[in-house]
Amino acid sequence: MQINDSRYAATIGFFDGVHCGHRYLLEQLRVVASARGLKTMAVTFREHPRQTLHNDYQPQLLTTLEERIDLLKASHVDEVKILDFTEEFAKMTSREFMTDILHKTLGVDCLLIGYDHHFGSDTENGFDHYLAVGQEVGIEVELAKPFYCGTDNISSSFIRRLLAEGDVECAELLLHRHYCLCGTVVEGHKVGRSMGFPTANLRPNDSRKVIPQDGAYAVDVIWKEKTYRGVLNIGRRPTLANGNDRSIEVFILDFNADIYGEILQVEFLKRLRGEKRFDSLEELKKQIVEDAAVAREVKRFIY
Ligand SMILES: Cc1cc2nc3c(=O)[nH]c(=O)nc-3n(C[C@H](O)[C@H](O)[C@H](O)COP(=O)(O)O)c2cc1C
Ligand SMILES: Nc1ncnc2c1ncn2[C@@H]1O[C@H](COP(=O)(O)OP(=O)(O)O)[C@@H](O)[C@H]1O
Repeated sequence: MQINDSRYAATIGFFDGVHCGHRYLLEQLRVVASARGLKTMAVTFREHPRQTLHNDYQPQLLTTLEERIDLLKASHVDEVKILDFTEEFAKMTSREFMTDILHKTLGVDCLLIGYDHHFGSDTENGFDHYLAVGQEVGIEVELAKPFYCGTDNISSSFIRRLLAEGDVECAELLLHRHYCLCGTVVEGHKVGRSMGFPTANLRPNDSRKVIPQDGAYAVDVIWKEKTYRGVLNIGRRPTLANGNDRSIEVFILDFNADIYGEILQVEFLKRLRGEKRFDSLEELKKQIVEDAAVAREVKRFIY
């Protein structure tokens, strides 16, 4: 049974990050749809398909499901359809998927396929097969153009690698927004306050999100809809030698409140330096003062 009376031009993908390449695909979808008088639909999955296909695959993600949905909706897609990529679902052939799910259930009359996208259990088939099946079932199939940046085509895994190298500025360019982490403020080792730099220790709300490379970063901190500048450290605090756990801690500038248990969003603006072992606490404190002074001056781009 069809979900509603509308007919759609759709595109399929996991869309992790909803980066420039995805946005370019969605722009092409709008063009294809309006030429045919159709609405637009992004078909995506709750879990990463590779996680269902390979049980031991733990994806590191650029976006949580909620972030992904919000970003897709903000990209002017009329309908975002979330499918559960179950083991049963994974057994479906591309023909079954196109006929039963896309055409009959979701009302898809036109399918725009990403330049390298494959779907269905018949992984040996590609665009020509989808085109032939489309002609049989009444779906017009179109091939999308890729989005290039220099010679690299932009992908979620490329952006994950940039973050793993700490290059939050390049990731920002390709995401067209600042990379962000949302987390709850938890108790730390209570050393920060005594150093004159209380740091809110963040536990990410979704443990699958990519954590940028260890080091100090200039960030914006959003708490209760207000934005504060901050300096954030990711690492194992070698100077204090108080455990080998990897912490994410932020000293919020011009701020003084008890925020244990609160939810903060941090947006990464600039990597300042790598984490170091200092010979004394005094040297670490001096460095954090310098980090804070640099962070204060970092200009933020408004998207
Ligand atoms: C901007 C910033 C940079 C930091 N850089 C380092 C560093 O290079 N090396 C290090 O050992 N600790 C570094 N720290 C971590 C401090 O050691 C940390 O804030 C301290 O352990 C307090 O932790 P607590 O909140 O758990 O008490 C940094 C902290 C901040 C806020
Ligand atoms: N400017 C600030 N930046 C970050 N946290 C602050 C700030 N001012 C007060 N706080 C509070 O201080 C706590 C951090 O103090 P700290 O001594 O580093 O303890 P902990 O080790 O538990 O993080 C934060 O969780 C927050 O509640």
